[in-house]
Amino acid sequence: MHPFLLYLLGLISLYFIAKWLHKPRKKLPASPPKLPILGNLHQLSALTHRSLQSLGRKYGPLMLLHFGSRPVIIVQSADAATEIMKTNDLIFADKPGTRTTRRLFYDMKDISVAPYGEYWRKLKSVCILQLLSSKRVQSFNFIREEETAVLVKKIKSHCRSGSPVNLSELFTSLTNDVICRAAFGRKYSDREDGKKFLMLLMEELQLVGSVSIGEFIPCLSWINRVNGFDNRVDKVADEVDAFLEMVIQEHLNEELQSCGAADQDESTENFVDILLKIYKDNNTGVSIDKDSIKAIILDILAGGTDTTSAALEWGMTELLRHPMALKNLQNELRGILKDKQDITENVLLKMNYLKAVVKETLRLHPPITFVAREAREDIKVMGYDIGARTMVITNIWAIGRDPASWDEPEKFKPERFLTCSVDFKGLDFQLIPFGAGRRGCPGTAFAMASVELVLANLVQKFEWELPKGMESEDLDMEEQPGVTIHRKNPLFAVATHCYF
Ligand code: HEM
Repeated sequence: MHPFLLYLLGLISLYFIAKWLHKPRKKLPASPPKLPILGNLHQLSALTHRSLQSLGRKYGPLMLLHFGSRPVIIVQSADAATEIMKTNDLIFADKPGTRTTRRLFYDMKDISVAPYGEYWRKLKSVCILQLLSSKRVQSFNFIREEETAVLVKKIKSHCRSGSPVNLSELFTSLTNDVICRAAFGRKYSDREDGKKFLMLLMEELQLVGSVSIGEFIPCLSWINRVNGFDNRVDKVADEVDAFLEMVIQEHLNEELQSCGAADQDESTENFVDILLKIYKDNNTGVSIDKDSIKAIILDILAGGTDTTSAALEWGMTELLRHPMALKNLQNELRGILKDKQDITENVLLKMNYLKAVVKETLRLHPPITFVAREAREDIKVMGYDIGARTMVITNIWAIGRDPASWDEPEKFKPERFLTCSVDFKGLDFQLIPFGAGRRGCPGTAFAMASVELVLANLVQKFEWELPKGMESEDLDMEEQPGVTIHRKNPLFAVATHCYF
């Protein structure tokens, strides 16, 4: 080679080496050692919130993991969550999509997994203003009251015989019936197809919660085809779709039959009626098709049923484990209600101890233990560099038990909320069972109305004990892995005395 060319080549190489050496290094959060291909996946157990908490104790409240080759930031303190869900909420407003969520939620036409954008903004406002506004939640009062009365009647029959009641089962059927009546205008638990649909819904949640290796390690995506996972997802998606199509068709047929009759009273409309109105009416500025209706209904059923029953299950579990708290709640209820039996919404407003019990339950047992977001662009968080499309997981469960925010964090002490104003509305980041920011839960009021009413009725109307020979400290607290964390074993209790 000509010496001049050699000289030029040397100069160019030196230039690039110098540029590389001076390139600003990215500052990344601390990270546990990882394995090739798997990254840190092998360090996660089925109870992911617990594994993340113990890793966080060593690597800090903002740490970097790798799920396969995918970088994932883990957020486990109130300060770090504030940066994600408040300071930089818009940048973290996207949800990471997977093949499973795309297939199950109509190519992400729903609210909870849809990417941030015009479509999602419009659906979320429909959800907040029309489906789950406080006026609408109040209009479903009669449904909650009727279904709570059914539950109380079932418990009364057990009370007479002294047999233990499976409270977990009763809570699941109550929350299913309440949501189905609000969403569809009727219960489906008494129909064979309805029962099958509820089983499908549970399977759907299980699939969404499964860590499918192929999502994080693309070269292993064939495993999901070979082990039947993809087929299961397709089958559940098709069967759920067939049921929702049938429900929508029933509503359209009813409308045809009542042709000419006056418009339905707005205060008794159900979610399908409201969404069908938007679907047919082009003046609302929101254009939705039938798949969007199905996806939204599915979101509400999947997001609202299991979570609410888990909150009830953990609430009663903690009360049975803490007889003093149960007694305090009973005294509050009986003191305010005197001899009255009916627990109305106005009466519930005065129940400070009840509200404290619910907050303490959701602090220790948030039904959804962590939420995932995705960075829409490069950003600095707490001085660390986070690249666009990085997944961010906020561990709601660990934040609720963080000793930096809570005194004696592992103890069930409702009294702590009697003297502090911390609430779960998304403004106090040490308590975020419903998430926060743009992607926060729109169903908080709907869920709380059921949780408070049911707990108040059970505690006011009955005296409770654990099944024979069991002491409160014997009650196991094992968790069942899943998107929503329930008790591993159903909660059985005995209603020993009935006051009506
Ligand atoms: C105790 C009961 C409930 C709990 C603990 C709960 C919790 C949550 C959480 C943690 C999120 C994610 C928030 C985030 O990413 O920041 C969420 C989202 C959502 N929830 Fe709930 N939820 C409950 C009840 C309900 C109910 C009753 C409904 C509807 C009737 C509902 C509908 C939704 C929807 C549609 C979303 C998606 C919001 C979005 O992506 O913008 N939830 N919920």
